[in-house]
Amino acid sequence: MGIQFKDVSYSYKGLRVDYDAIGNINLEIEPQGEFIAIVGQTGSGKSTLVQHMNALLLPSSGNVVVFGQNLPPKKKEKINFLRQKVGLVFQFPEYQLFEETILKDIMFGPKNFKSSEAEATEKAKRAAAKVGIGESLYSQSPFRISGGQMRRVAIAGILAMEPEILVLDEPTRGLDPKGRTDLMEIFNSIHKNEGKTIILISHDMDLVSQYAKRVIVLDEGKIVFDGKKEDLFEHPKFLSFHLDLPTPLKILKHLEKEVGIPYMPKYDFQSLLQYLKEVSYE
Ligand SMILES: Nc1ncnc2c1ncn2[C@@H]1O[C@H](COP(=O)(O)OP(=O)(O)OP(=O)(O)O)[C@@H](O)[C@H]1O
Repeated sequence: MGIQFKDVSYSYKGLRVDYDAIGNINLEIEPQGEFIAIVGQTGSGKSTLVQHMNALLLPSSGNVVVFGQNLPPKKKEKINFLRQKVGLVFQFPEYQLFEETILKDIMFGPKNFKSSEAEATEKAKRAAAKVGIGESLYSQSPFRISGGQMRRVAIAGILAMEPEILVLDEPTRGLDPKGRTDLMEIFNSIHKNEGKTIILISHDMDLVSQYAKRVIVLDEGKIVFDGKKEDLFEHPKFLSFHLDLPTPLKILKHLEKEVGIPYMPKYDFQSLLQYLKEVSYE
């Protein structure tokens, strides 16, 4: 097993009261071959959940087991082991670039995990190639390239650590449609060619429907759906968790067939939601 959550809850400590961000999470994620999307409204606990996958956050109760390691790990080397196995790309990762050159920035992770200079250079070059950063950019400053390229450099920095599982927290946020597709194609080819498990947090249901095989829906810190993508899109009751999201054509067509809501090419989504709130799907 790659990652296992056993009845995991996490509360952020407040000055007066604690805030329960996720509760009673049970999950199993294979180390290879999965493409999982985690979806849910803003504040539903998606980022909190994934930060438990490489010990950035430790559960307030319950257990997380990552590649056989029970969290919290007792020793620093074990934390390094986890961070190397599970690569986490944060939202807007380009804000974390800091080295003078692009290659040095990508090498930072492997060097930090004790690769020699030569090994780190090799790993960094392989990772740069995967995200389409060519040799001519190696010695340039990461702050003099476009925003989209900066993001690729930051992602290459995680790939250079050669993680087995790649966790991506809204990696396409703020990119234009072409930038989004290009980046998703990079992740998809890593998944297909190297068999790596990808865990993607996204608000973009079109991307989810295009790339994910399994979908986990969070609502107020709880998992309300965990299963095959096809099964999610066939259950209109889960639509209400995506009120602010674009609707895949498939769902609208499904609604027309099952619930009798006529499909129109330019559907007024607000009226659809109003309607959904008034009907019961149980
Ligand atoms: N450092 C923190 N301290 C206190 N509360 C926090 C902290 N980080 C997150 N929270 C709260 O925990 C809840 C879950 O936040 P989280 O960021 O995990 O949600 P999310 O689903 O990833 O949201 P988004 O889609 O906006 O990124 C939210 O109500 C948030 O306000």
